[in-house]
Amino acid sequence: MLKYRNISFIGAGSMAEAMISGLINKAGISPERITAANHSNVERRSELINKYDIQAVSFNELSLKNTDVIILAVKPKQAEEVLQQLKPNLQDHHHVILSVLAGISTPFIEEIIGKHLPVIRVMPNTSSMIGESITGISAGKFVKNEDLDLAQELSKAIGKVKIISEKQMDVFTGIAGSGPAYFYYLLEHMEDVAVENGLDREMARDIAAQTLYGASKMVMESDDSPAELRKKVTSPNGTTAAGLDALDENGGGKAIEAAVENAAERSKTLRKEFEKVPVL
Ligand SMILES: NC(=O)C1=CN([C@@H]2O[C@H](COP(=O)(O)OP(=O)(O)OC[C@H]3O[C@@H](n4cnc5c(N)ncnc54)[C@H](O)[C@@H]3O)[C@@H](O)[C@H]2O)C=CC1
Ligand SMILES: O=C(O)[C@@H]1CCC=N1
Repeated sequence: MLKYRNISFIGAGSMAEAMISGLINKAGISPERITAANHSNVERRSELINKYDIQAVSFNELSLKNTDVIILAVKPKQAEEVLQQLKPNLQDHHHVILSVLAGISTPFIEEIIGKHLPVIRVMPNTSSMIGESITGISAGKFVKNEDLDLAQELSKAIGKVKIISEKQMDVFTGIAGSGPAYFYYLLEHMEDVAVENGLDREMARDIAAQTLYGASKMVMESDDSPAELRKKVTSPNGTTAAGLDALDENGGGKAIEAAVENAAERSKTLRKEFEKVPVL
């Protein structure tokens, strides 16, 4: 069970913090069981200690003896270096490795560490912070059912979870990993135009965010598809039809598709760029 495992994050940036916050504040994981290790930023470590009461150390100080679950949360370009450094201290039948790194594959990680350790890719998003992530998980070749159960339990602690194949990871990243940014971008624009048209910013933000939240909840709770729900908003010759016409004329639908495709493509490119060790 997750609550009896010691978890070490390698990398202490935005994604590690979002997961730490969700694990402690939403899933009730004891902060004593969580350690975050970063490269050299001492202020960042103090910030995490003060905010969450976890242990935060430099990567060189991190002991893997008392760690059960290792969560890789550095940038994809740091994957190889960090894995090479971890390698001597990794133990079969002890450590489980979860990687949140966009693009980086489980065969690459398995190849570098050279041991039969369970490696699982998890792709959360920053809504983990409030327990509202949707996290994709895909298993490497040495993963047993109990390891997958653990990854699922951890992912459920920070939101919802979908088990996917590794091939689906790129598009999952394009939709869910990067997805919050598209919706923030949409909200930024709605807020700006609302302010230009006479609402104060705080009220505009609240209105736009609640509208997105309500629409999202409708999709999750009703039996209608998004297209059917859209039709129910759209009165003939009404305001919504006018708004949707403008979206179409300005390439709104195509722009959204292009955003997801470009992000998924970038995930593939990251793999090509940073997987220098040849994968068999
Ligand atoms: N930010 C997001 O929304 C999401 C990010 N991810 C993935 O999470 C990973 C981290 O992303 P962010 O947190 O946004 O980046 P970030 O730049 O905020 O954090 C990276 C962390 O890695 C640490 N680091 C760098 N080199 C290190 C080393 N040699 N040893 C130990 N720590 C080292 C840095 O000190 C920093 O704490 C990336 O691989 C990204 O693809 C995945 C899903 C969503
Ligand atoms: O922008 C990125 O590369 C990371 C992965 C998914 C969200 N943030």
